Amino acid sequence: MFQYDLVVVGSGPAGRRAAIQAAKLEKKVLVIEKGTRVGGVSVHTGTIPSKTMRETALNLSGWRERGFYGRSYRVKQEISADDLRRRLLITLDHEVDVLEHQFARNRVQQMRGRASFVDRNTLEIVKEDGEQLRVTTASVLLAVGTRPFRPDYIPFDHDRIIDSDEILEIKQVPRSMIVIGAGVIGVEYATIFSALDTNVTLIEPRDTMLDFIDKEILQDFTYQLRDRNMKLLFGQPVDKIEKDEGGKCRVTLKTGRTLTADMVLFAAGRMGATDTLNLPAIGIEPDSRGRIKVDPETFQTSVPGIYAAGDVVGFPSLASTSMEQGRIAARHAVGAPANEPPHFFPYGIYAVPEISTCGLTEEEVQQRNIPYECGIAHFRETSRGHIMGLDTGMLKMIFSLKTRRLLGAHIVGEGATELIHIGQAVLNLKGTVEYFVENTFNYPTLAEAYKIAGLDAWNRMGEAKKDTEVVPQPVG
Ligand SMILES: Cc1cc2nc3c(=O)[nH]c(=O)nc-3n(C[C@H](O)[C@H](O)[C@H](O)COP(=O)(O)OP(=O)(O)OC[C@H]3O[C@@H](n4cnc5c(N)ncnc54)[C@H](O)[C@@H]3O)c2cc1C
Ligand SMILES: NC(=O)c1ccc[n+]([C@@H]2O[C@H](COP(=O)([O-])OP(=O)(O)OC[C@H]3O[C@@H](n4cnc5c(N)ncnc54)[C@H](O)[C@@H]3O)[C@@H](O)[C@H]2O)c1
Repeated sequence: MFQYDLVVVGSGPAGRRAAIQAAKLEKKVLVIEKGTRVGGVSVHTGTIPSKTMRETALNLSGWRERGFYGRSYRVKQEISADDLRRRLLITLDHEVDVLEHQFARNRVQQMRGRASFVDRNTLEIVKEDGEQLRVTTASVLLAVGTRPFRPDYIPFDHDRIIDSDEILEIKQVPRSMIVIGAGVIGVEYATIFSALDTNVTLIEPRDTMLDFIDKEILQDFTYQLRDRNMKLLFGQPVDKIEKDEGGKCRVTLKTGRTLTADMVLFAAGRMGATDTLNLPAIGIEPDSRGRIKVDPETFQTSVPGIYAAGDVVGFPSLASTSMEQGRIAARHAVGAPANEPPHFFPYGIYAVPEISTCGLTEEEVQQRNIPYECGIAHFRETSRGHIMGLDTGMLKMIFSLKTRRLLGAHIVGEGATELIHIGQAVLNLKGTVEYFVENTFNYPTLAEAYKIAGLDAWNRMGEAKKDTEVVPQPVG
């Protein structure tokens, strides 16, 4: 007889959703967390802090009002690192409080310490004071997440040459910054600091960035970044990083070019936090980035009863998808199988401006040889856009010419990460261009862009033929 039905290692989005799901099914659940507070990367160093910092930067800089009042408009003239942190601490306290309460009312037990395997059903926990104890369990969910990739050739100093965890503790908002790695993290922070008037250079070894984004949306985004003087250097691997006598950071590229800045943010991906789990004891071997392979339907590893979910299993590495993975894994672990999640999930990049996407890009539609039509709307065509003073922002939808179904929705601009859910719903419910043409949208809203883009496509697609028309169903 084991002490627990399920032990969850890690209290990030995957771990907490899994623990609560198993507890709701009346299973005995323990969550082991090595951090000082529950919540994982998502709450303490990743999603919530970066989005809170973004919100603070946009509010204090007056960014959203500049369309009306000009580029020199500021709400607060001197924005300090403390200004950025103040809102963060309050937000984090609320998040942790909600989580603790959820665990308590669902009778999820918690233990603070670092867990590792003794065998398939036994975990050893080392507490902060060195005390060790063991627990036994029928199943284990590894929801240990990731940490920043920190190669030896980068001279991190916790002050001016930093990773994406350390950026939350900077002492001053730098006047100039070099961001290395144009992945989602690099792009988000580069554009947030640019909105704070930091002179930002973004360096990427590959010739492109954010390859999963529709090219037309990415071009619009890139244009906006260059228009506000951000420097984007693609195809430029870094050779070395040093600090000069004055404390400035000097980055030498493989091309020989040298750049200097007050601060360097190294954001070149993340590593699965699997090195201290003693995985060899149960016969699991992670890949070179510390990730664990699982069955994509159940999230069970190659070892029966051992599950992994969230960032530690790799793509898409989102808080949103991690939660669903955790829930599915927990249900399977306790013998209550779950339905497969819907095919299309949204991806939100909280850069300034935001990008959000769901479904196929135009490039993917072309690769699949699907005959298609696109509809485009610019936010400046909507009355809400006029009221908000928006001169940028666009929505693009792609429809199949054969079935008239929506294949993809892509947005760059204010509110993109909220607006995308209309497109997501239509996609997953297999809706057609007629949905946008025939339905009434609140006015004045940015959501009206869906109507405009729908009509734009429909005008070129023409009327639906009889056999492709969707027959309306009675309600109820
Ligand atoms: C800067 C940044 C911004 C992001 N922004 C977004 C966003 O806007 N939207 C979005 O959807 N996603 C975002 N993400 C991704 C999101 O944070 C992750 O997808 C999510 O946190 C993954 O959840 P998880 O449950 O896998 O684990 P994590 O949140 O990584 O948590 C893992 C937990 O496990 C604990 N742990 C690890 N090893 C052990 C051990 N041996 N014993 C005990 N405990 C252990 C850790 O202390 C940690 O608390 C962002 C990430 C970063 C870094
Ligand atoms: N809004 C969101 O949903 C959000 C926000 C932030 C992070 N995340 C998640 O966090 C994960 C990690 O993000 P990330 O941006 O760190 O990783 P990433 O893997 O997405 O991007 C890393 C970038 O760094 C580059 N790179 C790799 N090695 C390099 C090197 N040695 N030197 C210089 N550049 C190098 C890569 O070419 C790539 O462009 C992502 O998978 C993402 O899903 C999501």
